[in-house]
Amino acid sequence: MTADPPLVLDIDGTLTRPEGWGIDPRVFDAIRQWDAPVVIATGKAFPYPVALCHFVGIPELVVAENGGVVYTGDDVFFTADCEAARAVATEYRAAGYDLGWGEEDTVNRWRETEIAINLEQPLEPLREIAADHGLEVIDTGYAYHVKDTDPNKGEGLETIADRVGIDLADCVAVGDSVNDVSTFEAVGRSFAVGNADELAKAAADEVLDGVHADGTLAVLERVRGS
Ligand SMILES: O=C(O)COP(=O)(O)O
Ligand SMILES: [Mg+2]
Repeated sequence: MTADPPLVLDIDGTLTRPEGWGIDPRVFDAIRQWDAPVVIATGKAFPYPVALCHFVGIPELVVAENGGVVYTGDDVFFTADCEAARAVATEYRAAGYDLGWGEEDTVNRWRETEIAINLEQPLEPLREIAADHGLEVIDTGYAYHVKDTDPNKGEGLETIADRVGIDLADCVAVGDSVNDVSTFEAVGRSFAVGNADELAKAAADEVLDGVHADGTLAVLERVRGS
């Protein structure tokens, strides 16, 4: 009898349907029935992964905003300051560009430590303005994120592991993009789904054949305890 390993799961590109958006419904039962902690580590704003845990029915262990917000189930940690990112957004708009999410912008509305910009918006001026403020821009394949260079998902995961008593060497992580590289470096076993970007593929222990949730569900089946 071996136990299920603790999991660290990215959302977009990893739990998504084969067409690339929306969570694959098979993921809900797979996560709910997992017999070990499951950490959701995402670039999305804090409420999104909390809601995912809530609706799946699992404890809320969350790294949000690429590590800017960390929730251990008991305490919330903010590891980045949103001021500089907000200043970048203001300058980008003043230069005639738009964040690209419409007037009410539910992508950034509850975001507390960084700013996300729609991939259809021009990248170069964004990079230039971000650099002026000492920030980086990362492309997750789902959005550009203007963020502090310091916090990342891997560090957020370390905070949770420390508080909850998870051994990172036992953890299995699955992800798809540059923002998962720090996660992959922190855990014992890392997997990039078949649709992952080159940086995630290079950092992972193994690149899966399956794309999106197909790849993730296949690897969960493989690593689960018996
Ligand atoms: O917010 C994004 O751009 C990507 O989100 P993810 O980290 O869950 O893939
Ligand atoms: Mg992703």
